[in-house]
Amino acid sequence: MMAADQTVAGVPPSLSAKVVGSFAYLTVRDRLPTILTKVIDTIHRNKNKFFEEYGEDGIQAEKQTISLLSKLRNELQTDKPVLALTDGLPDTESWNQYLNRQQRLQGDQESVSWFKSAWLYVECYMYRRIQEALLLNPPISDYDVFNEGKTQSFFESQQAVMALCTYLEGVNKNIDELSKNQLFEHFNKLLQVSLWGNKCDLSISAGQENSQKTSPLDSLSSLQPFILVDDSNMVWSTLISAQKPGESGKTTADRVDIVLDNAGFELITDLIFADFLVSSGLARQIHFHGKSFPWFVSDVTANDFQWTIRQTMATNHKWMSKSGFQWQTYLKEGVWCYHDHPFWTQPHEFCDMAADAPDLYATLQGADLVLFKGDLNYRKLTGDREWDHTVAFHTALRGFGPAPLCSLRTLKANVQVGLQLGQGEKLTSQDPSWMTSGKYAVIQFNSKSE
Ligand SMILES: O=P(O)(O)OC[C@@]1(O)O[C@H](CO)[C@@H](O)[C@@H]1O
Ligand SMILES: [Mn+2]
Repeated sequence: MMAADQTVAGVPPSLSAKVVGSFAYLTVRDRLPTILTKVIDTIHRNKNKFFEEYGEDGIQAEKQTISLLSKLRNELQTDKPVLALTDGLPDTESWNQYLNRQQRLQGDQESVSWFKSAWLYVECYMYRRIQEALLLNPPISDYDVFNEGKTQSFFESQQAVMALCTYLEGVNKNIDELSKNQLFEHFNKLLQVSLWGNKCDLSISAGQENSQKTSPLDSLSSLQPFILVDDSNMVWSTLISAQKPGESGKTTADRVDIVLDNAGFELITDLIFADFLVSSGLARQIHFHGKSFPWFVSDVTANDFQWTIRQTMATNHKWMSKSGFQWQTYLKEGVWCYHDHPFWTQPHEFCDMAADAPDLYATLQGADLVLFKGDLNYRKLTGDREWDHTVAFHTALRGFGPAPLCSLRTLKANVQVGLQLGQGEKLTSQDPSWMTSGKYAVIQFNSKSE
């Protein structure tokens, strides 16, 4: 299989910081160094904690890690060549092979560097280098440098979480009496709540808090016009047509996979949607896919997933606590499962998955529907390339299609396909930052690629 990074006829170039003034350029020049500086500050602020826990070793590790991260920041800011990884993790080889692919792609006349290579690659690479800096300095290797921002997003969104759990209780209380139309209405509402939960992402804000203050249910109708592609009906009919008689006599789809994005409020919206999919009988099982180490500031790790459910259980809000205990039961019973395959924290475009992570591709083929949350997943679905806006989503997927899939994404990067003729131009004239402000969103579906 041709690796996606080979220039293939008809496939546009990758977004890159080499385009001066582009969003990729501004991200690599401004936002990534800001994120790195916040990481260095966070580690420095926790110096005493490391000393209390690990004594002198903790101090030494703190100092070493900061010096590695400062070196990384200098490489980034002075456009030095991207370096091979040296931490000997299971995926180190795969990362270094990918670096070679990038070098072949660029030819020998110039090195693979931050402002010349694919934006997707160098941005993912930065987060893997942060992980390397920690891994090379036990005993602080398992310290999550983004933890404070993720927990803050959860705590600052409590009003919204309580409102959502109260709504879910109202739906679940008499779920068996609801008509199909009523179920469809709740499905749409909770799908859109999960969609807009994606606005709360800390890497776009370079770590500035952006939690959800009010109940998102109240703003759905005012947000509707900002959904540029709405394939909700296709999602619904995929679930309905996947219905099979289950042991309980109820007909349900077998399995929905949710490729998670951000922790904090967005994760709660995903858990609430997953709860509804099971309680309504639309799905029998939910498989969640998170990240195997801290990624893009706010992405979900196993620790975030477990912590969020424990926090929800521990609250003194009746319906929130009830939800938390229900979610813990789903996990215990295997109705919900959590995975974190290394592929999700590698730089690959998803059209590479079948070749580079056949085990994960096979796992996803077992789903009746795969939901991809967020902007980075959309960038990887479409290869983060300079597609015209009217190119079909199916075309941009370039053969990736383990199962029927749907992207639930707020736009935070300048790649968007599947629009109507003239729709992109109209948006640019009305609102020039429409592709990167997070104000607009898509619910974009693709049936299984044959
Ligand atoms: O995947 P998410 O959390 O919705 O967004 C990821 C993101 O914040 O990071 C990159 C910018 O640095 C963009 O892909 C996008 O803006
Ligand atoms: Mn994210």
